Amino acid sequence: MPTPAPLPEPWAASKVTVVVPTYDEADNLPVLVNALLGLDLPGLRVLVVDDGSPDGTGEIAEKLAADAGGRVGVLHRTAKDGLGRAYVAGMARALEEGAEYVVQMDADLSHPPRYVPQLLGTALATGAGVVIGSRYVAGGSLSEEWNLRRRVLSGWANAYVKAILALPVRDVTAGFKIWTAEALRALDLETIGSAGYSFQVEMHFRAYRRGQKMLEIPIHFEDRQEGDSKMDLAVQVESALRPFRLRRDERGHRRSR
Ligand SMILES: Nc1nc2c(ncn2[C@@H]2O[C@H](COP(=O)(O)OP(=O)(O)O[C@H]3O[C@H](CO)[C@@H](O)[C@H](O)[C@@H]3O)[C@@H](O)[C@H]2O)c(=O)[nH]1
Repeated sequence: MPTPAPLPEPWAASKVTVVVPTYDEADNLPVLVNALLGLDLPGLRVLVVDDGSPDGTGEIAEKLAADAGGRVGVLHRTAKDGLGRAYVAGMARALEEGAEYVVQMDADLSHPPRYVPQLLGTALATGAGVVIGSRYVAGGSLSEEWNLRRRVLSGWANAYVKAILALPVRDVTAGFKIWTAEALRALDLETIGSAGYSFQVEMHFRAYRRGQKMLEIPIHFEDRQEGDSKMDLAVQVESALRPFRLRRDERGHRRSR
């Protein structure tokens, strides 16, 4: 496992777009955006992908954009359509707008912004296509507020996916990572099938199968303080089935060659 690398000076201006999907994150979004803009990364932009949040997150994002002089953008979608689809739309927009690196992170502050320079520094130093902020490599940790049930469920979900897909990633459901633009373009985002949280697993699976260099660095995963998780039954069912679908599709693809 690589030690998180410091950011080499000329690279501080790398064009980095942080894509943040939001649904009802009115209390969290301003804190997150201000923390990201406060990092010593002048080339960093934030792109909020809001699915018509009833709590006014989209309007708050517009206000943040107006105050940020071009460093914050907002992509409005009409209805709640899933974390995976929000990321696909946001990543495609970031690439169109010339991002060299794309960070994905939750709006709820469970992914601490202080790790963004480490993710970028590691990507730059190693040439990895994706660097994952990992809870399950040495040095990584979970919020002390997570009870035993959540720890067991999270650990079980990771073990379940790896048993089906044999991925060499410790935190295979992780949602905090940085991609190079080149790596993302090679993944054919428009054909990603996951609507919800299984997006994370599908992206890891695709990156691995296409031979991309993948690294993990340790993070401390915080518990959300405001608002609620959007994990519902549909998300859980898709997450349980998606690994089998990925394996089946891969076998079908191999047979047809
Ligand atoms: N635009 C949009 N955003 C969404 C949607 N569903 C969720 N989000 C946003 O996606 C982020 C993560 O959603 P949470 O509901 O807070 O996720 P979680 O339960 O904490 O799970 C997260 O961590 C897991 C790892 O433990 C990840 O596996 C998972 O993908 C996610 O990142 C938040 O910013 C939330 O507002 C949606 O349908 N549309």
